[in-house]
Amino acid sequence: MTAAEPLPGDPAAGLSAGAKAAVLVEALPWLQRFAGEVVVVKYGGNAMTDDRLRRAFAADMVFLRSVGVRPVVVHGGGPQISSMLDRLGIESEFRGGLRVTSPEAMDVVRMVLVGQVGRELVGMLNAHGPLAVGLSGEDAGLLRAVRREAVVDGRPVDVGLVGDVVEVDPTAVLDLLEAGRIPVVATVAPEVAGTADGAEGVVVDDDLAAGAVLNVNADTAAAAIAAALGAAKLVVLTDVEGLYADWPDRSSLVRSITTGELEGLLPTLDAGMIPKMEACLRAVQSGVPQATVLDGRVEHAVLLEVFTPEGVGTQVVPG
Ligand SMILES: Nc1ncnc2c1ncn2[C@@H]1O[C@H](COP(=O)(O)OP(=O)(O)O)[C@@H](O)[C@H]1O
Ligand SMILES: CC(=O)N[C@@H](CCC(=O)OP(=O)(O)O)C(=O)O
Repeated sequence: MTAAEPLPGDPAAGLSAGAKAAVLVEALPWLQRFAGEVVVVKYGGNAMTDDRLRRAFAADMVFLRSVGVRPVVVHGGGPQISSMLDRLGIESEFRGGLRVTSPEAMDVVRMVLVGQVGRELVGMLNAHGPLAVGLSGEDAGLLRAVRREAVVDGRPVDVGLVGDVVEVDPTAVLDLLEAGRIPVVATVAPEVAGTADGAEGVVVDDDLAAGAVLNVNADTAAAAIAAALGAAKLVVLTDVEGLYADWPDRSSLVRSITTGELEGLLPTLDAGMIPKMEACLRAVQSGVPQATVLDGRVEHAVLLEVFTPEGVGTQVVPG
């Protein structure tokens, strides 16, 4: 008689049978809660630098889809864009968390997000079967954006070809979900002429379509897509445990915060966290029941967040 060998690469190899069963049983209410629901996962460029973590991320997305959740991946690629700009000798800087984007830099942003980062993610997901389909905000009218300014020290600053999503046509994404695919979205968007108009929001003038393609921060785009899809959850993966109320004081990690509290905290935040927390705020204010910022350096962080009662990271909820 021979003892059963653990499966090669079995991450639960050290657990007893009882502990394994307990983990599965604990997941049951969450499996039921999210079955059939759309979960938008924003995958930040800083969270995708390690090959093992990227593979774990791809496995998590396939896991979600296999248990009947409908994941939509919206990816960034800031560090990858910076590295390509460097190689090409094109300078870039960030203001208010947004990349100042010249027409020359925009060509590189589009090439890296759509042609490199998106392709690699699709490839990793498709190692599990023919599941992922990549698309950009330019495809089938998915995104439309108007130019936006960064705000630095309370003042508006021109950041060039940077956009803010004002319209999402989720038809293409819904078609893919319906067909059982995992949509992987790169966040460049065609520009439409429009103006921010106070309480009225943004007024889009269809007759004045401007023709440029804009660089949209991926956190911001993910929030708009989550809202348009009526997602049950927005998950934002980054390279830090979550939001720190008093960065970089590690004891100030926030586990849960209401939209009202977050509005108060936003003006005190540093660059990288501003678009991220604004995105969570916008998503929840637009009807997404919860948005969570997660540490993408933790293997299988998304599964832990979605399928365990504790959750991890910082959760933004209405209130
Ligand atoms: N209050 C804060 N809480 C957490 N992280 C913060 C805060 N303020 C600034 N940061 C920085 O923001 C970074 C995350 O933003 P960013 O680098 O744009 O990530 P990503 O590429 O995942 O979008 C963190 O690594 C951290 O250095
Ligand atoms: C306007 C703006 O800043 N766009 C971002 C788009 C990519 C992105 O958001 O990537 P991460 O999620 O990895 O930060 C940029 O050019 O870096």
